[in-house]
Parts: sequence; structure tokens; C-alpha cells
Amino acid sequence: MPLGPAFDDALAGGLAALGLEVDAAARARLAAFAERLLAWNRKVNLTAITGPAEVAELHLVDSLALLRTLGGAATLLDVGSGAGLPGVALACARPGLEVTCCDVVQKKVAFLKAVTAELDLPVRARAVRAAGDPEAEGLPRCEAVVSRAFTDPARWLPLGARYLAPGGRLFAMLGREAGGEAELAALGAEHGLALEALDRFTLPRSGHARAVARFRAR
Ligand SMILES: C[S@@+](CC[C@H](N)C(=O)[O-])C[C@H]1O[C@@H](n2cnc3c(N)ncnc32)[C@H](O)[C@@H]1O
Repeated sequence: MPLGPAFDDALAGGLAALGLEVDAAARARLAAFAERLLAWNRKVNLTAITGPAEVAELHLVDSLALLRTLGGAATLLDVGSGAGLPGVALACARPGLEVTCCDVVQKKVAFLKAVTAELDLPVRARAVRAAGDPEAEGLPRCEAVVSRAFTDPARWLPLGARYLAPGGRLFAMLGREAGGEAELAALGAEHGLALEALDRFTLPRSGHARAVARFRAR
């Protein structure tokens, strides 16, 4: 079922506010992803956010904000992907990006497999509990490693760093509680990571403050 103008407006407004260029084909993939997410949500608990405009801004635009700091990464691992956020949203927006999503809940991974096959996206979905041992878990080491709403930075940095390919970047997606640059840099240093960028932004419709922190191995 089409999501209607509220979805299109919130997506367009959010992308414009963040200065993100996402072409018409990618927007169509994002809409198709959101439609299937809401359709599956009636039988599998994937998200509490169900209004079309809210899905566009709080899920899709928030996920796509990562494009501002992603650089030229060719491979991306999304840990605790849930309904595919941010991994599937990023695959919709950047066709060349090879994405692996993992989640411990089998039903969510069934959704990820179904939606990415239907939309013909280069996404692998794995049902596994990420515990920091990529080889044993069948997860790749990637140039970009990310999670959203998965755990706090103090736990995420040491775990996520285990999945970095040489020269890769680790991303922490942060909400209102994002610490200052000095605090994040100190936390990174504890785990052998250098803070490279702290990108703060505000989602225009909701006014929610967000940030993305990017780290590299020292
Ligand atoms: C709050 S949800 C966030 C989902 C999605 N990233 C989002 O932003 O909407 C956290 C997800 O992490 C998954 N999860 C929790 N611990 C995990 C682990 N160790 N490995 C993989 N997935 C995990 C849960 O099943 C859940 O789907």
C-alpha cells in the first residue's frame, strides 16, 4: 500500500535538511522498503513507529544521516539491525555498498532476507548473536561497522571494533545523550580508537537532536 504524500514530504524534507542527495530511484527503493516494513509489522514486531511521516524521518532519514560521514566504504556491517536500520536503508540509498545485517531474533532476519531479496539489494542477513568473534559467528570484517539503538557507546566501541577490516571505520549513532567531543575521544582512546568526526544534526520535523561519531583504529 503506498505511504502517501506525508511519507514523501517527510523523506524529502529530512534529506534536504541534512544536505543529502538521494536520487529518485533510491527514494523509490526506500518507499518500497518502508511499505514492506509496515506490512510485516502487522505480524512480526519490528517497530513501534508506524506513522508514514515518522517512519520517513525517525527511521529512514536518521539512518541515512550516516552517509554524511561514511566516506567511500565499500562494505558495511550493521550489528543488531532489527528491521534493517540503518543497514537496509543505506543499501537502498547507495547501490554499490555491500551490506551485512545481523540480528539475534530469527523473525527479524526473516524479514530482512525477504525484503532485500524482493528489492534486489546487495544485503546479507545473518541470524546470530554478535559477541565479538566474527569468524566464529560467520560475520565479515568490514570497512564500516555500525549499530543503531543497540547499546551504549561504552559497550559498543569495544564490541564493534572487533569487526573492523584494516583501515576501517567504526560508527556510533547517538541521540540526545551524545557526550561532548572530549568525552567521546577519551572513550575511544580507552579502546584503541581515535575519534575522527562528530557530526551533530537535528531532524527537522521532530526537532530531535542526533549525532554520529566516527572512529578509526589507532
Ligand atoms: C532496539 S533494537 C534496534 C534495531 C535497529 N537497529 C533500529 O535502529 O531500529 C536492538 C536490536 O538488537 C538486537 N540484538 C541485541 N543484542 C544483539 C546481539 N548481541 N547481536 C545481534 N543482535 C542483537 C535485538 O534483537 C534488536 O533487534
